[in-house]
Amino acid sequence: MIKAEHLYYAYVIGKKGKQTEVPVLKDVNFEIEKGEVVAVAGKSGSGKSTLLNLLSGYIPPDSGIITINDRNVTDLTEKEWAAFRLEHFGFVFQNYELIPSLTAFENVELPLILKGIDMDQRKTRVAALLHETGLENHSTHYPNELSGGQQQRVSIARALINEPEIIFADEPTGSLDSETEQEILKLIDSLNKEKNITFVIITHDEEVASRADRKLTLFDGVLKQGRGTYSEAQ
Ligand SMILES: Nc1ncnc2c1ncn2[C@@H]1O[C@H](COP(=O)(O)OP(=O)(O)OP(=O)(O)O)[C@@H](O)[C@H]1O
Repeated sequence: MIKAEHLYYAYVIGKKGKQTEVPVLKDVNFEIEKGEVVAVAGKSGSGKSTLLNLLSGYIPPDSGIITINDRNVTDLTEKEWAAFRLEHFGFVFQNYELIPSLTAFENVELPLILKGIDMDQRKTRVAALLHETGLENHSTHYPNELSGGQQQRVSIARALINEPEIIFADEPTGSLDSETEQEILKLIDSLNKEKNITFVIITHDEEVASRADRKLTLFDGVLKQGRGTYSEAQ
């Protein structure tokens, strides 16, 4: 479902004429099957977010190939990537990234408006997802009127609204207490089991990584499978 072959990416830093390349991903290779939950671990600065940005088309690799659903997506244009993301991906972030001036309902509805779905369908689908994520009584609340766990549920409902095959989650429980973390992990678990959604989760958290089917650890620009203790992966 997601395949990365020999991914290389370097940031170019410094002023013009004095620029240097800082390689972050040197030779990253992996394959993720449909329906897997994969944790991506690695020390701070090891390139986890960079990898996520490559996989989701926000930055092109300097070299290497990314294949998603048997399609080589490495050279998609920005416009093609935008359509591809809307069709196949959902995103969940540590800080929820909700729009503060929109209610929970409106935040979840927004991707459907972008896709041109008519109002009746939008209302039905958003209501169903808010129910599924346990938010039916909070649909008119604004983000600042919701707890962290509730905001993360809204962001998960928003990620689900276009029925994506893959959800990329960047530290999805990083801002939550341990009890709320458990609730969110249970929700991810049930979405994976019931809808067969593939999850790629960046995490520093051992609990999150241990509940994944597999853990990939970024170390020195390459990805090691099942290697390294949790402390190495911090
Ligand atoms: N825009 C940028 N320009 C230059 N260097 C960058 C840029 N973004 C990230 N880096 C560098 O690339 C490396 C990898 O960064 P990245 O954010 O991918 O790591 P990470 O594993 O996600 O870290 P963290 O766990 O702290 O979020 C770091 O050394 C960082 O300083």
